[in-house]
Amino acid sequence: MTFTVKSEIYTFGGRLLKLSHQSLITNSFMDVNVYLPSQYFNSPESLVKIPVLIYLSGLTCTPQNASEKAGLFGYADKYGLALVFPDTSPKNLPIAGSKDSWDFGESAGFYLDATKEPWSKYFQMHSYILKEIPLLAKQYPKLDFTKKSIMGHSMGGLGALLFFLRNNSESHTEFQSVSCFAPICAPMSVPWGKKAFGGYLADESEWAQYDPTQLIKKYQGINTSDILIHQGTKDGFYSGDINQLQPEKLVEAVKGTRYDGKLNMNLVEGYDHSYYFIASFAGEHVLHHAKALGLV
Ligand SMILES: N[C@@H](CCC(=O)N[C@@H](CS)C(=O)NCC(=O)O)C(=O)O
Repeated sequence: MTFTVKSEIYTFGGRLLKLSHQSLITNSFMDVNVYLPSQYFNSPESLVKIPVLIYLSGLTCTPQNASEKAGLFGYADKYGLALVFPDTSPKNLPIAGSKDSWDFGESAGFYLDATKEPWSKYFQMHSYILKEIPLLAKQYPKLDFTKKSIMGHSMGGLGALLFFLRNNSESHTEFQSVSCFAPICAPMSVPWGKKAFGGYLADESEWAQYDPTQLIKKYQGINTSDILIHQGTKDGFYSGDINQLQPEKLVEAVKGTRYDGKLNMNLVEGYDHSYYFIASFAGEHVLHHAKALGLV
């Protein structure tokens, strides 16, 4: 698989590569941004392996939102990790109405593998992130996908929890650490999640495998590193008319599980849902992952 370089931008000592490629899993062209820290370029060829931190974005996003506004690059360069920003769904699809809604369809892939037509042909974001994103290492051989962590915002925070809880349970070694900004913690109980799961999944029995409050109760992974979450109290999707995020449900679900006492849930007074909030805690989150990846 070839990742075509659309642009290469020098920033914070490293370089941001804006890439696109033909995905065999989502049957479409996908954009993905990759930040390679200065260590990628400065260290001798044979000696360096750069761990990877995947950042999953929220509803309406492309790889550009976090690249432009999350404020992660300086920290990635400080600790020597690469950042990967996948897109939030396949785009420009031959599906009628796929762009009509901001919380369903294009830019709202929910990091699941759809089983309902017409979405199932393209909306395979779970498999895409797990199987195709690591192929970046074929083109950028210093990237070490055996040492990887995951973080995300809102729908992407849900995604980060899913990858960590589901895949560590299955294989024990997939992701070293996880962190989230304002994640959708209990999708089965909120309008965003019900709309997405009902639209993409053929059978309601499939929903629980994509709900962190369900997954954490049966987590089997050997890795029980702390889950770091920040949630702003003035986030309109949390404190507005509808609580789409439900961090309390995750706090409740963790009780009595192997994650009891290891959910580092921080409610931060006054912060909203925006990238001003994310950038404020970006350093804390990258440090969390740098420690788990053995860089600090
Ligand atoms: N409905 C609004 C809000 C959606 C929203 O807040 N999306 C969050 C993720 S859930 C986001 O990251 N938006 C892009 C940005 O702030 O750059 C919109 O149309 O943009």
